[in-house]
Amino acid sequence: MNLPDDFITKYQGLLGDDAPAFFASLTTDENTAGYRVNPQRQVPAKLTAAPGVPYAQWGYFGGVKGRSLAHQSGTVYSQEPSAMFVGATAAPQPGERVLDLCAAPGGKTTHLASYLQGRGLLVTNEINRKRVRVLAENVERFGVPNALILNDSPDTLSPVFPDFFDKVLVDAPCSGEGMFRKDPAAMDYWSLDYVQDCATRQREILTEAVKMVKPGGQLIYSTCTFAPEEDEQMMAWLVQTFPEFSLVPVAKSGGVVDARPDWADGNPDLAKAARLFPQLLRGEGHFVAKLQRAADAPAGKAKGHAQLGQKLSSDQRQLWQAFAQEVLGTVPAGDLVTVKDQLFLAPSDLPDLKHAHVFRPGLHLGTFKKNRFEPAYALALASDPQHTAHTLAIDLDQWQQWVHGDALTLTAAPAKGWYLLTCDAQPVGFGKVVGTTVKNFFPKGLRFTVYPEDLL
Ligand SMILES: C[S@@+](CC[C@H](N)C(=O)[O-])C[C@H]1O[C@@H](n2cnc3c(N)ncnc32)[C@H](O)[C@@H]1O
Repeated sequence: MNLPDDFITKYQGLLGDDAPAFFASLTTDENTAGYRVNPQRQVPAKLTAAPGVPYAQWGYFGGVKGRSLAHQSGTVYSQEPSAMFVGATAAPQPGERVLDLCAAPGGKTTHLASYLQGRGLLVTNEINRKRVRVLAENVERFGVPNALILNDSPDTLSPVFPDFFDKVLVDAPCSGEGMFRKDPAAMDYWSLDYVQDCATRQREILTEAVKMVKPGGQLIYSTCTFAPEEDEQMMAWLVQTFPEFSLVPVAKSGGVVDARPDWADGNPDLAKAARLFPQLLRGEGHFVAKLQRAADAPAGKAKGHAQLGQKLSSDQRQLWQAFAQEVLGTVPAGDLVTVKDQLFLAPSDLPDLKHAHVFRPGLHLGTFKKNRFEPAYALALASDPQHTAHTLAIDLDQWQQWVHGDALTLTAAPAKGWYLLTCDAQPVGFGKVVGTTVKNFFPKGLRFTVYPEDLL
């Protein structure tokens, strides 16, 4: 792999004696794959037997295949280990209001969701129309029950959520220098000018992000690039431009080091931010800073109340309640809304969202068909099999048929109706039992074939 000449000259100047080790780490083909386990699942022991990522709760080194049970059931999320440092730094408390402003494909969002444990609010936003679909798939697969998924630009959201969130994460679009090893194509569009373009965009995003942090709340800023223009210099600009914000120390361990004030304006507070260098730890590299907004900053108030859909008709309510009582064993609490024939469990206490583009108004519970209710895949993956009334355990051979879209044949006929299917104690979807047949409701767009090598 040939690093761009301008890149080499720049980092030779910045890193001096440390430059050769840095360049060498970028050009090895060392595998730094990682995954996080989902604390909402009964995680099989083999997944937690791998070496742990030192600074990331639920993080492990190693690869998990995309066509595996662990992946499909949302028991794991594959994530580059140094990226886990971002969620670990944000570490929201259950019950908090959290915004992930640049969220697709969802690595940090699912990590934030693990901290929230289903309590509080996770607004997860992605500006790109294609990428927001992937975000929604990953949020659903991970079984996140308390997310509102938006598809907006930061300047659309800031008037909707003024001074609203306890934590705002900006995992900024960046020049991606930390991706060079994993994705050498990232070098094709890299240039010194590109770094400046990214910095301009980051300032625009941050200008809106700061407006949504409540007094006393925190802003977490991260990039997967080494460029000081996008890292220390961006934070130096932020605290100068928005004096209500100050850098707070990021806890460092496992090879994570202080950021470099000398790469910006010399403000010693910049050392409170963190750098993850690939020559110092097992990971591709990241920059992470945490800023606190002054508790006594004047606050505005978000306007109005969200109307995320329509109220249920009494027939719809009855159908849903009958399903929930019989199959789930309980009727989940919360605000129910319908969008056309789709039923969602929506987060409460949201401001007026008529100027926002809501991609998912909450947890998708299912679809009203003529005189019946069909449960959603998202509800299955958000369900805890240990607290679900109707569960049906299938084996790994049957799971392969299931994700392929085939009906299953049972040896004995259980009572007719909907069941949460589980494989190795993980939820894998809802199936409808009629006689000895389980009708397949695995979403058509997600079906796949499992090959023998996927099971290794
Ligand atoms: C580094 S990626 C986010 C990765 C994600 N947080 C994760 O952990 O999976 C940055 C995201 O910012 C989005 N983005 C690009 N331009 C943006 C803008 N002007 N405002 C907000 N987001 C933007 C990109 O589409 C991209 O999905």
